Amino acid sequence: MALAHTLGFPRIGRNRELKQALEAYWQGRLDEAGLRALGRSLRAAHWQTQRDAGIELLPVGDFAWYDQVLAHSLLVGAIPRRFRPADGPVTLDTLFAMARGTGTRALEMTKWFDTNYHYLVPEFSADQQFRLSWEQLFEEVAEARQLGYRVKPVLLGPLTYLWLGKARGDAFDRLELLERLLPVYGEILGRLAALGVEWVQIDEPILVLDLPQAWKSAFEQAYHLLQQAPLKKLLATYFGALDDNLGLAANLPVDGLHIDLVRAPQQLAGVLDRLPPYKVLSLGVVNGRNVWRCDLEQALQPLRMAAERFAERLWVAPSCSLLHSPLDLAQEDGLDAELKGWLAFAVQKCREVALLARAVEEPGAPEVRVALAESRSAQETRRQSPRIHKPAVQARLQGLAASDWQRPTAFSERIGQQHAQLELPAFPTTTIGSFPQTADIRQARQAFRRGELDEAGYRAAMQAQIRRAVEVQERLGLDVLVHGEAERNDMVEYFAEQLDGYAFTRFGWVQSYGSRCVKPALIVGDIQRPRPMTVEWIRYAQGLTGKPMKGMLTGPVTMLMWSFPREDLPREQQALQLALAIRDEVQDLEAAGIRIVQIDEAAFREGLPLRQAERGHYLDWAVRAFRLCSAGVRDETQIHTHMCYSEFNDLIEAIAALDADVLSIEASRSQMELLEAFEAFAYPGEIGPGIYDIHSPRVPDREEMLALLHQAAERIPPERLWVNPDCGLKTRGWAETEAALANMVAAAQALRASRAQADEGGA
Ligand SMILES: Nc1nc2c(c(=O)[nH]1)N[C@@H](CNc1ccc(C(=O)N[C@@H](CCC(=O)N[C@@H](CCC(=O)N[C@@H](CCC(=O)O)C(=O)O)C(=O)O)C(=O)O)cc1)CN2
Ligand code: MET
Ligand SMILES: [Zn+2]
Repeated sequence: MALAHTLGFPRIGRNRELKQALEAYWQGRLDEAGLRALGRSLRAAHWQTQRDAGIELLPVGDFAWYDQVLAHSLLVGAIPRRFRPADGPVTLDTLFAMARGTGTRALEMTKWFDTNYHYLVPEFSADQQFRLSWEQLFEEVAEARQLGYRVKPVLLGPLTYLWLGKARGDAFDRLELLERLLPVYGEILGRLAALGVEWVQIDEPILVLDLPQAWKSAFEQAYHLLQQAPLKKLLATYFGALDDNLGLAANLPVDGLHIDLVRAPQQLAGVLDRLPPYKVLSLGVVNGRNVWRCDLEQALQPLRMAAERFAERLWVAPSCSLLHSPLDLAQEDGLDAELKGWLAFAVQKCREVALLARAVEEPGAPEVRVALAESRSAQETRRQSPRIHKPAVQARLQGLAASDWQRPTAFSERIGQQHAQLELPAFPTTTIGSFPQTADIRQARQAFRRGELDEAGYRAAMQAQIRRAVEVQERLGLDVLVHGEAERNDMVEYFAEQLDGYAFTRFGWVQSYGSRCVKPALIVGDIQRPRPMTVEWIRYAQGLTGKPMKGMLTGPVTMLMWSFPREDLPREQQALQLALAIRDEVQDLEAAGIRIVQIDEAAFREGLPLRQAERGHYLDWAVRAFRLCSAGVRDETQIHTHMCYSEFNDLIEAIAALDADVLSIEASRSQMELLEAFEAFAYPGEIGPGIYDIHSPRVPDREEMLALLHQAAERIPPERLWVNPDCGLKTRGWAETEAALANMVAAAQALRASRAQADEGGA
């Protein structure tokens, strides 16, 4: 009997109850007991939902208060000293301090592989010790068993955990910590076994990466040591193919292997060849990363092939944790029947998994035959639908010329023209685009959506927000202004709503980090821009000030990466269609007198394939898509772009190839380390390394930001250095925003003064 299981389930709840509760707790509106009770009820509901959908072995350990990697750091006691000054007890507030930096600098946060989920980067010191320090996993296992569920704890594997972490202080190789870490894993596995656990899932997604030899060897040592633990281990890999790590993964002394056949269907033959037949083989055949209904016939093929060899040791699963998928399609009341028939969210995916497991056993069962017929007809209607294929869009892409990708003049020449017309001071100050999305902004939008506020009323309310943002920026003395993005629910969804070819859900939320969620739009068909999207707002904002107002757009790669993409057209084609729409917007902004246009590519790195061999192709089309947006402007029009993450080493060349005039990046949590790459490569453009961590409510003071600026000025020629925060300010409150920006402007002024003095001194 093929067994139906999942690797993890969304934890936010149907109506984002976890988000509401967390924010209430942080604001002191909910106490710890209330928060914990909410967590218990969410877990119970999610186990029951999965079991009702036919899942036989349920995940536990997939719930996290903020992030599962952070929970793991607590579990193994990797808690930097600044969060535990007196070596006191580890509490929920320790966890939130590490996540949010209340009182001290938070842990770094970065993207989980190539997803829009963010984890907190484990921080290791050279004298790092590990000790079991957090009971959550064991409590939740007990809780599930008490409720009568058959569960499989999910544990981040030791190698992936170390890989995701960062060595702090004296440079040392974090792999050296493995020896100290493994005894804690032994202890964890022992405790789980004592709780009556039969199977544990150990996630080692780094097995789909290009790994250094030392790490490969470490896998063998580690799992050899963990072999003694008295329970069965399923080694889980996802987000790609094992490729050169296949032999290693297949032969580790564990009891089963999960592979992702959605991202890497081609790996099945090799795995069938090399996985010892006494092991369990779990096949991830239902896409955990997208919302399209599974093509059941196609998914059945590998299952049938594997069933011959693995028989009752074959398991069926989604490709990865369903964390990345919205919860339940049944909640959607605004989708037309045809589109709804093409979709599946987490609950539906569980049913697909259960059905597939059943279909392997009994292909002729009536419910199997019905499901297969439904699946076939959904695939068929989608292939033929006129809402998908638009000949005019395809023709425009065919007709592009080389000049459409290339600005007419080189950066070194056009930058002078830009300086002459913008007349900015040295170290110009700016922000990344958004200002606080306050409750009254959200309420006005909600009232507008419900018809309680008319369009004129909504516009007036948003214009009032823009006036406020402009006023604040002028008062604080910023040099390049933004309108604040009040009218945008989300930087991707807002544009998607104005483009043909997209569809939207009402409840399709997915966790992005902590309490923050996104509701990715669905790319259903070819993309077209029926009319200008931002021009009226930006024109209004520019009319309020004599300083340059940045036009603010989201770039094609980011639009693609933060939407649910089509599966019937290569990513590249979808990005280029989006680029054409954005290009028209850029030109409309320029025609409206806007002198600076920022095209955010926050997800540029996220799109980068995990394997080196596939990166060249991606970077080629991603760069082309950006250039298609931006290359049509005059020399004097300054193109900015923004990327909010801090790993640039492997794509600095591509970033230079974007040929943007100014680039703002996240840098504050990593202490400007990332600028080494820009220096080493002699990056030509202007750069604004973020000096203020906007993910934390803490207000950095002038000295702290000035110190970061001095560090930056050692690596970036001063005439090319901008001063700005890490990212947009939409998640912050006004009070902290104003205080921090005042300090930021003061830091820029101090830097200008000290440079002027140095220049005089030198003369
Ligand atoms: N798509 C995307 N990915 C991204 C980012 C991003 O900005 N967008 N930024 C980076 C960090 N990730 C982030 C992800 C989300 C948020 C964020 O602020 N999300 C908001 C939701 C934004 C939104 O869509 N807001 C809607 C309101 C949705 C809502 O809550 N409505 C309420 C009603 C309104 C109310 O009373 O508040 C409801 O439906 O119940 C709007 O403004 O219109 C949140 O979780 O709170 C921030 C950063 C990386 N990835
Ligand atoms: C996640 S990148 C955000 C860029 C956007 N312009 C903002 O300021 O919010
Ligand atoms: Zn950003």
